[in-house]
Amino acid sequence: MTQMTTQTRQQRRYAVIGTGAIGGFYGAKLQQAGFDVHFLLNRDYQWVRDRGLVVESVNGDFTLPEVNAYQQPQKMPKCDVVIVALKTTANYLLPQLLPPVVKDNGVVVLLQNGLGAEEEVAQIVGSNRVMGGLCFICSNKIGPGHIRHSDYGAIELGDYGEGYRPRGITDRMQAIARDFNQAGITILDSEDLLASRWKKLVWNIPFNGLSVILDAKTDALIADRATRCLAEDLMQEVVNGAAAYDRAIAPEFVQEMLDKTVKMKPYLTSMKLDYDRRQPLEVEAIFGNPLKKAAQAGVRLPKIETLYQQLVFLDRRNRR
Ligand SMILES: NC(=O)C1=CN([C@@H]2O[C@H](COP(=O)(O)OP(=O)(O)OC[C@H]3O[C@@H](n4cnc5c(N)ncnc54)[C@H](OP(=O)(O)O)[C@@H]3O)[C@@H](O)[C@H]2O)C=CC1
Ligand SMILES: CC(C)(CO)C(=O)C(=O)O
Repeated sequence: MTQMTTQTRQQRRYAVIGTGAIGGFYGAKLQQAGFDVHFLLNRDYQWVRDRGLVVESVNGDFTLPEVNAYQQPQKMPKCDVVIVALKTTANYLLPQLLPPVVKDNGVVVLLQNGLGAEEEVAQIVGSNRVMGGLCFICSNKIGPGHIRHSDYGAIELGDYGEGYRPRGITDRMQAIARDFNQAGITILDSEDLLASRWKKLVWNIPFNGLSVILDAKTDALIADRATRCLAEDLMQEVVNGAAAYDRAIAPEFVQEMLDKTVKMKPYLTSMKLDYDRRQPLEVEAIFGNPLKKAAQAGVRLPKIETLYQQLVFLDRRNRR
């Protein structure tokens, strides 16, 4: 593993709320590139404070022997950009975690899967201080302060407008994109965050859900004719949900996601990893909220509903 020295630039100051697979990886990349980054930790606090972060990455391993580690948000400096990389199941903590850390003119960037979290955060910090990012990455925290990045890495970044009205490409999005680019992370612009969130669900709903219910990796799910067909039906329902909000997802996109899964290294989805570790599943963000949104627009998504009901059962039983 190579050790990188860091040099702090006088630029935007970053906070990372939730230093796991996603927060640990992107936060470490930003610090490695010289940005001033402050990490909020939970169980790994003492370890990371004493030993820093280790990143094993397909693009090159590195360690950060010293990071700004905190256990309480009140001890953190106010930051320009606050990256939320908790599991959505911990978002109920955000009313306590965010206010001490976000500058008055700062912005919260939610790097999480699912739908609806921006609306919740807008209630806390105001709708003009929220952005969302969809992470196209395979990353995992394999030990305290130890992240393994095994594939992909881009983020699709979109600005949030009240009620998910499309914001187009804003200056602050571009500024953050420049920082991430400098850190070697590809940023894809989203002009319409709601459309991007529905599109990401085209993959997450079938594969996160089925991997848990059927106890299978992506390669097995895509190789079998029955499960591939089920995945395609579920994808089509996501397309119908998006259409209820006038977000058209092209039929070729479904095919593209199926082809991508064929080519992917066999992958244990993050929901399956959580299930195996008996951690709470992101059932509401990834399934419950899209179902609610679709229902509000008068659309039922019956196969997704079936998946949701089974996941709720498994999640409850798993944690008993
Ligand atoms: N991993 C991946 O490849 C991908 C993940 N995503 C999405 O990204 C989001 C983050 O997932 P991921 O990084 O995998 O999850 P992780 O579980 O790896 O990271 C979440 C981190 O939040 C920390 N945390 C929990 N509670 C607190 C608290 N009160 N204060 C401070 N930190 C806390 C956890 O620490 P502790 O364990 O000590 O409690 C953990 O390190 C999810 O929405 C996921 O669906 C999207 C695409 C790919
Ligand atoms: C599709 C994948 C696995 C990687 O891009 C992902 O984004 C996820 O796990 O949510």
